[in-house]
Amino acid sequence: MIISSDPQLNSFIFQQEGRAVELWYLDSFQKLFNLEGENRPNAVGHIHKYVRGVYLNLFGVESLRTRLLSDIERTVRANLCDWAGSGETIDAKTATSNMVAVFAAKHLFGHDAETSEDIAETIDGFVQGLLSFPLNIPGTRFHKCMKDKDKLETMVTAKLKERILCPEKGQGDFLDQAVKDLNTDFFLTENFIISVTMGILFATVESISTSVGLAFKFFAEQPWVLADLETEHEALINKREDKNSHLTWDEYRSMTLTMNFINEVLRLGNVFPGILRRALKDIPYNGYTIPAGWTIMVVTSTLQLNPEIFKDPLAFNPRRWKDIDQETASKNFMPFGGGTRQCAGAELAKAFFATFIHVLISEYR
Ligand code: HEM
Repeated sequence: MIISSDPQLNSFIFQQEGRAVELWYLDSFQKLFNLEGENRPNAVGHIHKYVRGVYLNLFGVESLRTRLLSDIERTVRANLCDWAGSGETIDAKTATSNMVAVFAAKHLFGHDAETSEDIAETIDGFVQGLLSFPLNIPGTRFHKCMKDKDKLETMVTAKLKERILCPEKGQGDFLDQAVKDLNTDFFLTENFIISVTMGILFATVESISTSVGLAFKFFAEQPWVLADLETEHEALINKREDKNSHLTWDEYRSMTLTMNFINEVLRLGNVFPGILRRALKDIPYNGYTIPAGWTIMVVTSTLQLNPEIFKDPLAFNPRRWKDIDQETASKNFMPFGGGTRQCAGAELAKAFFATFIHVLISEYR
């Protein structure tokens, strides 16, 4: 395996997607998400274009602005109220994971948490097991993951079949779009749709909960950070005519300190520890050759600890972001990857995180 923490090589690899390299993840992932064969959801070309278009349509800026932001706020508010009322210690990562799982299941396959079975734990079992040693015997985390995966797949399949029979039951979720497109191209099969659904579930739940969980650690270690955020959110609410009105898109876009805070969590968070590719042919680079078939691991998080760009790099300091210009950031801060595979959920992740901070800071101590 080639492990690269070199900015030029990283950018070069990102630009080679579908040409000299292809996306590749561990064998257990390939099997779990059906990432094999010519109609695999991670294929390049028009399959990728289709899938990416669907993600962005569902979770991109326009959707966030027009409908998701208010739903995120509702979800966060209800969950924080439950946490506060539970009278118990809350494990921030697990509790956030459950919150995000229910939100994602609703927008992917119309799962209604109020009237249907509680699936948060099943999703958590599936997601956690993906990051474990793939030993499939009873008693292991991976075995539980496989069982939870089967359970989720059965549930999504039932929803898909129901939606095929009654498309009018749609609620603007991913299945709606998928059913419209079903069989319009060779790869748009029921299995493909189920794999994509499971993939987004994983991407959404694990990443947001890791970041929010880490935020609590930094709050505890650096209380002045909380004070900075409080000033921003207090000012935001004071500007409102109706103090109880909901978070608007303009308010969200005005949260500079919160965005600096989120950047700093992502800078130190190492949420996506390594971006994996496989060399499709021998790749000459700077006098070296990356042999065909080898795995390449692009590690962007090391750049985020470069002391020349980020002074005192291990210190958690959101204030540093006010002095970092856009160009420096784009070259040295890549928590969402780069090139054509750059994270399709980045806007959703940031909006979810910022809304969470907003409700937490302005309503709880
Ligand atoms: C803190 C949060 C997140 C981080 C740090 C993160 C990071 C990343 C990274 C580094 C990649 C590139 C992977 C590669 O090139 O192989 C990626 C891709 C992707 N992410 Fe995220 N992600 C986050 C949240 C989300 C969320 C909430 C979603 C939900 C929709 C999501 C969906 C995706 C998808 C669909 C791709 C593949 C895009 C493509 O192949 O075109 N991510 N993410």
